Amino acid sequence: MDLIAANISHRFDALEVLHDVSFTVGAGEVVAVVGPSGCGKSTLLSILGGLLQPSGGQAMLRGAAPNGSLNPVTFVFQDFALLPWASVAENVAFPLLHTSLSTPQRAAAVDDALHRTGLVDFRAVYPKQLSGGMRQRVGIARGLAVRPAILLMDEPLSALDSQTRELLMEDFVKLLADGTMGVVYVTHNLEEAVRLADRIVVLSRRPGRIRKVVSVPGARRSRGDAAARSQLLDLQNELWSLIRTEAIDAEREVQHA
Ligand SMILES: Nc1ncnc2c1ncn2[C@@H]1O[C@H](COP(=O)(O)OP(=O)(O)OP(=O)(O)O)[C@@H](O)[C@H]1O
Repeated sequence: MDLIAANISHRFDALEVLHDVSFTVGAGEVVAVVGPSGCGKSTLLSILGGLLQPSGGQAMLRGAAPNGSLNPVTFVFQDFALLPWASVAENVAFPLLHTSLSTPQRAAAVDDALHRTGLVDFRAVYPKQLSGGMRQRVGIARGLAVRPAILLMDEPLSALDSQTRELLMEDFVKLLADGTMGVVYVTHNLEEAVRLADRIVVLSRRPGRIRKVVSVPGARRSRGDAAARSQLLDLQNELWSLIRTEAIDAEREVQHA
């Protein structure tokens, strides 16, 4: 199943936030969205997920959802958004509660998501007993439990320290290896973008418009290798030079707001 952003524009009253943004995410593709603060990245994700109706253009799905998909488009949030009173397994089961799944089917879907995220041994644990990295694994497991065709990720690693981020990036690479799920990955972090994405959509300062779409070379699984890292660093620097001036302007604007 493909997700298509078709000429999406949006304004909040007089504030124009997005202008004519178009791209497609195919099955198994990861598209990162980067750009200066306030350029409309989260707004775009809300539109792609159907939470917000755009002022212009539309978000569309094309093709059939994968077998057993209960929610073709699913979010993973920066702050994990876990239920503190529920165990890991109950958190992962939560989006399955009001579906047509029988109890055994639900248990199997939870088990599968826990396996894929390395959480089997933590199923009875509560979020407050977990590190930030493990909490975000629960957030991802909950997203996977509904078998999405498209995962929308809003700064999923930004609340984590750099070592944990590195480990979760490695986990993502493994998760994405089966090549069926498309991902839109919003991030401020250009290192994450070049490590994980097939393509990077660079937005301008608000109103966000597409400045450039960059293809990332090399297989995702080998991008952590020393040789690939230096090549990716060049790309990261190229991206940074593209957004640096606008990022500084956006930062000043935020401080004066
Ligand atoms: N519900 C809303 N009503 C009015 N203005 C909004 C609303 N949501 C976002 N905005 C404004 O729209 C602009 C874009 O916000 P958005 O959160 O999409 O940007 P962003 O690129 O994700 O920002 P950041 O990089 O800082 O997370 C900002 O100026 C924000 O203040």
